[in-house]
Amino acid sequence: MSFDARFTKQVRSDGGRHFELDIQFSTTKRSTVIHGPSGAGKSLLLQALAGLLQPDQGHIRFNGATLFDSSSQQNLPARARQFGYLFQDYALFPKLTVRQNVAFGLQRGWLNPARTTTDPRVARWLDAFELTEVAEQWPHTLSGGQRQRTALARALVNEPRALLLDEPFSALDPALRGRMRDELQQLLTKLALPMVMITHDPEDLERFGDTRLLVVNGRVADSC
Ligand SMILES: Nc1ncnc2c1ncn2[C@@H]1O[C@H](COP(=O)(O)OP(=O)(O)OP(=O)(O)O)[C@@H](O)[C@H]1O
Repeated sequence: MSFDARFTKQVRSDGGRHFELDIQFSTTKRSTVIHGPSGAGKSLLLQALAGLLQPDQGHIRFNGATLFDSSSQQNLPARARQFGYLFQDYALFPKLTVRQNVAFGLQRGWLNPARTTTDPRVARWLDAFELTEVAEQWPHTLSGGQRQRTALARALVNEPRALLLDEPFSALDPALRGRMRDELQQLLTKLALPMVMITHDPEDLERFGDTRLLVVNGRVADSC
């Protein structure tokens, strides 16, 4: 995997406060960890890579292809980037069953997937993450680990080119966090899937940080 990013973005919060992201990094490693203090701009950086936040100026390239370039006015929409994105709180749809949540990863339009969807790709990931038994349940009836696996299954079902994970283990208790970390590592190796992960956990940094980006105050303060 290679990412090459150099961009700026000003955001204004509801209170009228400005925050400036001024990012510069490149990596050719398969796995990158973003870390740094709270409020430093880590999530905004990941959203920009995903196509969920449009920079003001600069460029973002993935494997040599342009995702965003202000000088040529290119901005590949999020879906066309083909990344699997896991939000900090998993962002499962509360009124959709586990099966529908996973199937949502395949949707092109806004219609909800049918509760009875039999798409083999959905079945495959439900099975891989041991979710088949809870497939007809709603997210609020799941354990933290099951919720996290549902969100990962939804991110993976469309065969993404890379996974972008925003603090994937933060909602889990320590024992489960350890297990899910092992599962993720095995999965990434098995699928040879590139990944960018935000974390506050030194263990994740150690395990997944082939490239480590320290983000402080909207900037990459250190990368190695
Ligand atoms: N959509 C938004 N609109 C305006 N301001 C935002 C938006 N999202 C984040 N911010 C602000 O930008 C700054 C960086 O936020 P961001 O969520 O990227 O931090 P973070 O490093 O991911 O923090 P944490 O580790 O606590 O999740 C913060 O000051 C935040 O209030």
